[in-house]
Amino acid sequence: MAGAGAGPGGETLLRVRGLRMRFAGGTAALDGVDLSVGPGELVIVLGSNGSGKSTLLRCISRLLHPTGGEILVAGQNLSRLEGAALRRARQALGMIFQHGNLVRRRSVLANVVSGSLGRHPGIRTSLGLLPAGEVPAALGYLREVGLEHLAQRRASTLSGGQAQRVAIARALAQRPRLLLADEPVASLDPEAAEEIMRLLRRLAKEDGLGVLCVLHQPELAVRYADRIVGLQHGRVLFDQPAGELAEAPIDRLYEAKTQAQAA
Ligand SMILES: Nc1ncnc2c1ncn2[C@@H]1O[C@H](COP(=O)(O)OP(=O)(O)OP(=O)(O)O)[C@@H](O)[C@H]1O
Repeated sequence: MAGAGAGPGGETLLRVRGLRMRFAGGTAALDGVDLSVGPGELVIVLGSNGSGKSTLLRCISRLLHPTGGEILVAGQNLSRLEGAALRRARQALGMIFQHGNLVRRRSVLANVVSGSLGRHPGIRTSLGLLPAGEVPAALGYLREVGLEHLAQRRASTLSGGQAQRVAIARALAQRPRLLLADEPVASLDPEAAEEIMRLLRRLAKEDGLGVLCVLHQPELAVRYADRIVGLQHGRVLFDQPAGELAEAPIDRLYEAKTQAQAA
């Protein structure tokens, strides 16, 4: 039987084992984290401020170098790679941040095409050149997020929800197998937040991507996740199917924080 994190064929896109991150000042932000994400799965990480959620995503994408443990992405051990081999392996990971991080003075289409640049290492981006052959595919990704009609708009004119959908299209242009989303709805109104969560879920269910998403909204997590991972003080407190998760374990994630704030 396929376990948590395994796709229908038993394939696991992301497997994290014993991940540790101790910062130079001595803070142990991650203290032996295990988790996995399979194709077609949306896994949401919850936890109070400082529990290690962003550090987890930054270690998985190797923006940070973890101090221990293993990160396997589509069978490749990212924790042991460096240089060009690491850059190639990271192509399988698409990143989505809290603020879309678009280049505001460029068009929506140019932003999306730029997501494909990792596959065109020879292109002189400093001259503003983009691979024209990627335009039809980029328009397809914009269609997928419902914004093809805004392709020629300047990115600076978009609403927060539109900018986040363009950022997702840009991540798709990289042709990833796994999306890592760090609080993708934090700065959006409730309706735009629902739209982004629906989109992430559709990309998992219809396109078979694995999605690992950090959220601060337990109610969204319960409604959209396949599994919810609760992180506390850099450790996994629970990892359960969303439909089987009672309120108590979620409340416990935020309890220590509430008590500390009240004291
Ligand atoms: N570059 C750094 N240097 C030292 N300590 C850090 C660094 N980045 C994060 N930390 C510490 O690691 C711990 C985890 O931080 P992290 O940002 O991963 O938490 P988080 O769960 O994402 O929090 P939030 O919900 O507020 O975004 C915190 O104690 C934080 O102060």
